[in-house]
Amino acid sequence: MRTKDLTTVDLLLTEIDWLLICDPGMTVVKQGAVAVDGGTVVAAGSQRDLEARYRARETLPMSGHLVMPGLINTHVHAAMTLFRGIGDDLPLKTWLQEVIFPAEARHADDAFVELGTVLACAEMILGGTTTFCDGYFFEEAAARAAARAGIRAVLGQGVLDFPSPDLKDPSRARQRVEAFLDAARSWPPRLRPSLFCHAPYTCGPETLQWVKDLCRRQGLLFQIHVSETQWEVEEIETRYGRRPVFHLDHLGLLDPMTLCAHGVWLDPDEIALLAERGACLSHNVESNLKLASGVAPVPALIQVGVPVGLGTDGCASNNDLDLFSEMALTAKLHKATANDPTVCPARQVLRMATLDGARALGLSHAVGSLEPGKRADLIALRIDRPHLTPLYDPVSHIVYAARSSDVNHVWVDGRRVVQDGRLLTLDVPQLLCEAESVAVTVRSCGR
Ligand SMILES: CSC[C@H]1O[C@@H](n2cnc3c(O)ncnc32)[C@H](O)[C@@H]1O
Ligand SMILES: [Zn+2]
Repeated sequence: MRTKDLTTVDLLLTEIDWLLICDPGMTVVKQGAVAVDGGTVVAAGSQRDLEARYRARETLPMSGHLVMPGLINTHVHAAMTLFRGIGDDLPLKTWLQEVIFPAEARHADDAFVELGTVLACAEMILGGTTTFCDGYFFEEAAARAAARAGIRAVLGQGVLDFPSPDLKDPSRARQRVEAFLDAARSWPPRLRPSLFCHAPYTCGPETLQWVKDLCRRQGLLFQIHVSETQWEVEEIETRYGRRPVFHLDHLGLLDPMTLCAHGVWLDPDEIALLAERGACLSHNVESNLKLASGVAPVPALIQVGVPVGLGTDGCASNNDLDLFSEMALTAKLHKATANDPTVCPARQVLRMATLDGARALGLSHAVGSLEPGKRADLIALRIDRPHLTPLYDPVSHIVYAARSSDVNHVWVDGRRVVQDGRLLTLDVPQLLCEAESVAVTVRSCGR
């Protein structure tokens, strides 16, 4: 084709050994290319085809790499990186009430949240996560952190009926939320506000309803921890006479913009109800195992069409933000639980970490696959390594063999944020020094 027939784009990634589009058909391309313009994917497909259609201001040969959409972490408390390892080997109720809530009351302030979230962003971006869905306090500070790091995020301001680190008087929750949503008006488009009611046992019916109403009016994602432990199910049944999902439904809370975190103790009727309402779920397998909360009925949820994404939860209950290990564990654990190796196949799990994760966050128009028109959030993994060679099936390798340390390059909105394994947006050594100095205070308080 003559030069004048070529369309000029900002960036052409070419000579890609394996390209995973992660579209609904989970298309895999050998010897692929991706064209990006204005931060958007213009085309992704075969190298021959794209080289015949596009010329680029910057062309990057990617031989030795697998390219795919950035991973999507559907449930994080990012700032808790600064609490990593302070409360291991405890059940959820003890962990939360005796260790985490007191530590948050002592240490979590605006500066703590910004620093902890920057640290989380560094870990996530370097490990191939380009979108995360957060829930914490001082979420304006989390937004500053995500803006500095160059990552995409849905940032959920926490709401509880008890005093919390950024709101000593819970009767002022509406004002707190309004101030947060006002601040969010000046955020860049890749950062979206959300509201996070902590759980049905820490938020009463009235709180749940006004927060969800506000989310509906403003088109925001409503987040909540649901049915994480057996204790929670018994507690909600005792208080309200219904299991947690029926309690939420009774209050009118369930729709496609409601994201339930955990869902470990769902019964078959609750699973059917979530599907009927179109509500979504974040599966946080490592956190559920570490806190011995149980195993969520993920195969049953997927079977009835509930969009299920993968989340790490916070660093005090995981203790990392690595979606590669979440994928591997999800694929393996449900096989063992079901006594059936065909359960949670690699393709389905990769979909959870990409396309279905985007759907769970209400972002399927923007991210989760490399379909034309979506934002150019891309990761490139080095595959010329002993643990990835030979490669018969790239999806198998991503789920069962690849590691977050294989991520070599990352783009968010078409902007390069990691090059040759080096984070371009943050000063990592400086960040580590700052984290160490906060840890001195945390240690001096006995935690
Ligand atoms: C408003 S959400 C932030 C709030 O939630 C706490 N948290 C972290 N992990 C969990 C979990 O697995 N279950 C319940 N609550 C959790 C976090 O420490 C913050 O206080
Ligand atoms: Zn959580």
